[in-house]
Amino acid sequence: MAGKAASVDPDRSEWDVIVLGGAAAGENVAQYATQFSDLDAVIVEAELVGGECSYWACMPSKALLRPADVLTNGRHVPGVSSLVAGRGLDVPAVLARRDTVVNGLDDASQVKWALDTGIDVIRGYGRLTGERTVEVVTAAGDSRTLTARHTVVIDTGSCTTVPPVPGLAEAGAWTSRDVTNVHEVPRRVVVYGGGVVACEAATWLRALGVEELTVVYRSPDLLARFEPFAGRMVADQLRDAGVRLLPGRSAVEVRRADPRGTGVGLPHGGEVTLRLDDGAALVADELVLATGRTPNTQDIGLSSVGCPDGGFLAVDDQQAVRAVSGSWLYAIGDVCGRALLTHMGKYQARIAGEVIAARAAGRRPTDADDEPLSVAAGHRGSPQVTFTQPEVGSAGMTERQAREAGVDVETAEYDMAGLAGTFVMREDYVGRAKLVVDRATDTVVGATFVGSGVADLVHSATTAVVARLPLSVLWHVVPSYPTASEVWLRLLETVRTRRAAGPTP
Ligand SMILES: Cc1cc2nc3c(=O)[nH]c(=O)nc-3n(C[C@H](O)[C@H](O)[C@H](O)COP(=O)(O)OP(=O)(O)OC[C@H]3O[C@@H](n4cnc5c(N)ncnc54)[C@H](O)[C@@H]3O)c2cc1C
Ligand SMILES: NC(=O)c1ccc[n+]([C@@H]2O[C@H](COP(=O)([O-])OP(=O)(O)OC[C@H]3O[C@@H](n4cnc5c(N)ncnc54)[C@H](O)[C@@H]3O)[C@@H](O)[C@H]2O)c1
Repeated sequence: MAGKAASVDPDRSEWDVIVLGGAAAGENVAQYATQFSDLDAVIVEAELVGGECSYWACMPSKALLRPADVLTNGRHVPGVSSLVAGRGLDVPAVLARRDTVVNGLDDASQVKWALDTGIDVIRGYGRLTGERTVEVVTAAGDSRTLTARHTVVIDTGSCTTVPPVPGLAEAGAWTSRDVTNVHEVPRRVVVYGGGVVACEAATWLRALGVEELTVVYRSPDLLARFEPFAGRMVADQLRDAGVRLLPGRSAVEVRRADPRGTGVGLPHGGEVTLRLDDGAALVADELVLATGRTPNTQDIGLSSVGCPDGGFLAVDDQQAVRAVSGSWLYAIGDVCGRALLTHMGKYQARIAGEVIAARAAGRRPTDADDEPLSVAAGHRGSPQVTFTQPEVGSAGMTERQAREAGVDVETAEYDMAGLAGTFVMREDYVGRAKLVVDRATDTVVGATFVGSGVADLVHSATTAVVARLPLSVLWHVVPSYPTASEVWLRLLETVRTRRAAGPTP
C-alpha cells in the first residue's frame, strides 16, 4: 500500500479502476483492488468522501440515539435514577456531539486517508458514457473524461424514496438527511413509514423533546421485515414514551402552504397537513419521510452501456453487473439492493476489490482455500442492529424467510428478562430472543435478539450462521456469567428439552 504516489493531476485521464461514489464501500473497493496489486484507482465523489453513512445516516443517527439510550437505562437503575429523575437530555450538547461525530460535514480526513493510501480522489458528478468511460462534471461546471484500463465500480448509494402522494413532493418534507442532521427540533412531527429509519428517528426525536410525535405506517406492525415480536416490543416502548402509533394507514394527500428551502435540519416551511386514507388529518410542524430508499442509478449513464437507467443493479456473487458482459462493471452497496447496510456494502467491496485485482492479473479470483471468491457466505449471515429502545439485533433469516426458502424449520424462543446478566443491567429488563434452526443440518439459519444492549450479541449469531455450526458444537460454546450471552445456553436448552419430550409436528 505504502509508496504509491497519490495524484490529483488535472490532466490525467486514465486509471486501472474508477470508483463512482466515495462512500465507505467505495473506499474499501479501491483499497482492496490496489493494496496487494499493481493497480491504481481513483474515486469520483460528488459531495463528501465517506458517503451517506458517515455524514447523513449511520453515524449521526447513532450519535443522537446513544445519549437517549444512556438516559433511559439510567432512569431504571437505582443509584442513578434519582440523579436523572424528571430530567431530559441536554439538547444543545447532544446536537454538538452529533456535529463532532460527522466532523462538521468536513471530509478532509477521509480524503487524506485515500491519498495516503495511494488512491486518487476527483470531486465531481460522474456518469458512464460508454464501456470503461466516465465523464465527470465538477461543481464549477468543468468536465473531464476518465478511462478505466480494467474496471468501473458503481457505489452511488441511495436516497429517501418519495412516495407518489399528491402534494408530498412539493411539501419539502424532511428526508433522512434532515432528521439525522436536525438543528431545530420541531414541536409537532409526523413520521411516515414504519421501518428502521422511522423507528430509530421516532426514538431520538422524542428524546430530543418533540412534544407531539405520530408515526404513520401502512403495515400492521413496525419493523415488518423482522421477527414479529421485534416490532411489537419497539411499539410498546414508543407508546410508553408518549409516541402515537397509527398502523395500517397511508397518506392520500399532503398540504403545506409555504414550503421553504431553509436548509438541512431546519423546518422546511410552516404547518404541514397529512390526510390519511381513513379520513383523518394530521397537522404537524414537520413531516419526516422514512419510506425506504431509491438507488441513485437514474442519472449515471447506465443506458450508455446497455443497462436500463434507474432501479437496483442486479449483480452476480462477485458483484459484477449482470446486464453488462465482460466483467468490467461492478456495483456495491445500496445500488445492488442486496442488503442496504454499510457493513454489507463494505463486505461486498472487499470481495469485489480482490476479484478485480485477481482478474486484472489474469488469475482466477479464489480465496485461501482455492474456493471461488463470492459474497454468498457473508450474505447468509447478513447481520443488522436497529438502535431503538429496546434494540433489535438479527442475523440470517427470520422464521418466515426460512420457511419461504423451503427450510424445514425448528424454532426456540426465550424471555431475556430471565437471565442473571440482564437482571443486573435492569431489574425491569424487557427482551426476547429466537433461534431458527434448520432441522436437516441441525444448524442455526437465523437469530433475533431484542433488548437493551443486544447489539454486540449479534456477532455470535452471525458466526454461527455463516460457519454453519451444528447445535452439538454450539453446546460447548460456553457464555460468560452473568452476561446476556447466556441466552444462547437457554435457547439451546429449550431445543434440547423439547427434543427430549419427543418429536414435534
Ligand atoms: C437514517 C439512516 C441510518 C442508517 N443507519 C445505519 C446503521 O446504523 N448501520 C448500517 O449498517 N446502515 C445504516 N444505514 C444504511 C447505510 O447508510 C447505507 O446502507 C449506506 O450508506 C450505503 O452505502 P453506499 O456504499 O451504498 O453509498 P452511500 O453511503 O449512499 O454513498 C454514495 C456516495 O456516492 C456519491 N454519489 C452518488 N452519485 C454520484 C455520482 N454520479 N458521481 C459521484 N458521486 C456520486 C454520493 O455523494 C455519496 O457520497 C442507515 C441509513 C439511514 C438512511
Ligand atoms: N440501524 C441500522 O442498521 C439502520 C438504520 C436505518 C436504516 N437502515 C437501512 O436503511 C434502509 C432504509 O430504511 P427505511 O426505514 O427507509 O426502509 P425500510 O424498508 O426499513 O422501511 C420502509 C417503510 O416505508 C414503508 N413504505 C415503503 N414505500 C411506501 C409507500 N409508497 N407508501 C407508504 N409507505 C411506504 C414500508 O412499509 C416501511 O414501513 C433499510 O434497508 C435499513 O436496513 C439501517
